[in-house]
Amino acid sequence: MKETLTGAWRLLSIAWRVDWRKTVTAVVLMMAGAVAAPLLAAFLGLMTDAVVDGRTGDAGGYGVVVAVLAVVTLSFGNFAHVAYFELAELAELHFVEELMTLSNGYEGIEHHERPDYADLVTVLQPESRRFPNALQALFSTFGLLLAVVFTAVLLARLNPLLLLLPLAAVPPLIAGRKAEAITDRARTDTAQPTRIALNLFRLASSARFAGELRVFRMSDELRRRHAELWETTSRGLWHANTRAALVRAAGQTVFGLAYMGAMILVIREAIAGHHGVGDVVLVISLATQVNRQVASAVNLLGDLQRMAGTLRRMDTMRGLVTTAAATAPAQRPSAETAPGAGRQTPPETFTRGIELEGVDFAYPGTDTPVLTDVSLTLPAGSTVAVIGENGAGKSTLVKLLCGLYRPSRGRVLLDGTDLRQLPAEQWRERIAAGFQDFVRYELPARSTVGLGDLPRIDDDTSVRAALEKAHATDLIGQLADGLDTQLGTSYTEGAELSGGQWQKLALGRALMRETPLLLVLDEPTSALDPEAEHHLFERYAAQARTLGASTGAITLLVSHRFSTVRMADLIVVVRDGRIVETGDHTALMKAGGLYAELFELQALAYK
Ligand SMILES: Nc1ncnc2c1ncn2[C@@H]1O[C@H](COP(=O)(O)OP(=O)(O)OP(=O)(O)O)[C@@H](O)[C@H]1O
Repeated sequence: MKETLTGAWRLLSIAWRVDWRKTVTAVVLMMAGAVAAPLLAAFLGLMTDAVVDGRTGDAGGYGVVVAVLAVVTLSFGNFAHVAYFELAELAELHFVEELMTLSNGYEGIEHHERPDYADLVTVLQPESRRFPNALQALFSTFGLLLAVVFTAVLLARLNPLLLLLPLAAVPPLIAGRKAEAITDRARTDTAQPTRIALNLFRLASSARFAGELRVFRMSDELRRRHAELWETTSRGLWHANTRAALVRAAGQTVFGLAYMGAMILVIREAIAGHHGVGDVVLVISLATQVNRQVASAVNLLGDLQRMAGTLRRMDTMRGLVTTAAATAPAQRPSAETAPGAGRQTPPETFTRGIELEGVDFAYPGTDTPVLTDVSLTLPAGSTVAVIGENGAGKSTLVKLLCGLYRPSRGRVLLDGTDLRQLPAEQWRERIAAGFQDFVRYELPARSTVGLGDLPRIDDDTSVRAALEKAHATDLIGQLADGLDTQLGTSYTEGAELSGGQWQKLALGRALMRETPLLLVLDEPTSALDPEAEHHLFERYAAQARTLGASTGAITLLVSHRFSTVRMADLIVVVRDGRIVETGDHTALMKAGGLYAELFELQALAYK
C-alpha cells in the first residue's frame, strides 16, 4: 500500500509540474462529478417521500435538483477528461524523455550489456502509454474518497449498521491489490521472452532482412520460435490473470454478501414502519453506488498500483545507470593515479600520442578476458592499422580508445594523461569515428552526414567536403533530391539505399570533423571493393599525414584488407586479445610472422 500511495503522490507531483492549473481543474471537476452521485440518491429519496406524501411542489423542486445532479454526474467526468488528457500526453512525453536520457545520459555504455536493464526497458516502454489511465485513476480516486464519505454519512443517518457496507468494500480492495501484485510479477517474469519475441518480430517484419530470411527459408522457423516464446509469455500471463481474477472474485463476494444484508435490513425496517419509501429508495440507490464505487476503487487501485510499479522500475533503472556510472572503472581512481588527482582536459595537440599500458578488458557481466596485457604506443601524427582474425579484439580496442568502456586493468594515456582523468564528453569531441556497425539515420541525406559535426549539420559546403573525402560525391548525384533526399523506408517518400551507399554516408559522417585528434575507421569501407578502398585510403592517408604533422592527430584503421593496411606507418597484429606483432609492412614481412603469413595468403587469393 505504501508503494501505491507513494506512486500516487509522485504521479500527482508529475501532473502538478507539467501543468498545475489543469491538475486543479481536473481534480475539482472529478470531485464535483463524484459527489453529485450520492447527493442525487439523497434527493431521489426526498422526491419519493414528497410524491408519496402528495407534496407536489416539493416533489417538482427535488425533481429539478435530481435532474441537474444527474447531468453533473454524467458530464463533469468528461470535462475532467479534457483537462487530464493533455496532462497525460505531456506526462508521457516527460517519462519517455527520461527513459531516453537514462539510456544515453551516462558517458559509458556498460548498462546496455545488462539483461536486467534490457528487461526493464521492455516493460517500461509500453507502460509509458498508461499515463492517461493512471491520471484518470488518480483524479477519480479523489472524487471517490469524497463520494465514499458522503455515502457513509447518508447511510449512518438511517442505521449505523449500514456502515458495514462501505467497510465491506475493504476486502475487495485488498484482494484487488493482491491481484495486481500477481499480474505485476508476471509482467517482470515474462519480460525476457517478450523481448526476444519482439526482436524476432522485428527481424521477420523488416525489409532489411527480408532477402536473407527468404534465401535461408527462415520465415517458418522464425514464426515457430516467435509463437513458442509468445505462447510461453501468454501462458505465464494467463495463469497470473486467472489467479488474479479468482482473488478479485473472492474479495467481491464478501461485498456482495454485505450488500444483500443491507437490503434485507432496510426492507425489514420499512415493513416495520421505521423508515419511509424514500429511505428504501435512498439505500437501494446508495448501495448500488457503493457497489460501483467498490468496483471502480478496485480498478483505480489497480491502475495506481501499476503506475507505482512503473515508477519503481524507473527508479531501479535509474539506480542501475547511476551504479554503472559510479562503479565503472571510468569513475574509480586508478591504482596508478595519484589519489585526489583532478580531472583534466584533453591535449590540444599530440606530441607523444596514445599509449596503452598493460591493459586488460572483459565485457561487463562476463569473466572472459577479451584483451590481455595490451601495451602499445600509437605515435603522434601516425597512421595505425589494426589487423587480426574475427573476434580477435580489434573493435574492443577501438571502443576503449574512444572511452566507451574503460580497462579492467591498466591505463590508456593521452600524451601521458590517464584517459580516466578526462571528462569523456570532452575527449569524444576530439574524436571522429566510423564504426563497423554504423547507424542508418533516417534523415535527409545532408543531416545523415552532417551529424558527424553537429554545429555544421546543415552546412552544405562542409557536408560536400566530407563526402568528397569519403569518395561519395557521386552518391548524392544518384539521389532524387540530392542532399535534400529523405532517407529511410519509415517515410512514405523515403529512399532506401544499398548497404554500400549507407556505409559511404557513414564514412562521410566520420570525416565531418576537420581536426580530430583521433580518427577511428573500424572497417568503414567493407562494402567497397578492395581497389576502391585502397584508393580512398591512399588519398585519405596523405591528408592524415599533413594533419598529423601539424597537430599530431592519429588515424586508426581496422581492416581485413592488406592492400590498405600495408600503407599504414604502424601495423598492429591482434590475436586472441593480445598484441602479437607490431611494425610497418616491410619490417613485418621481413619478420615472417603471422602478418607475413596472412598477407601472402590474401595476395595468393587475388592472383
Ligand atoms: N558487447 C559485448 N559483450 C560481450 N562480449 C563481447 C561484446 N562485444 C564483443 N564481445 C566479444 O569480444 C571478443 C572480441 O570482439 P571484437 O568485436 O573486439 O572482435 P573483432 O576483432 O573486432 O572482430 P571482427 O573482425 O569480427 O569485427 C569476441 O569474442 C566477442 O564475442
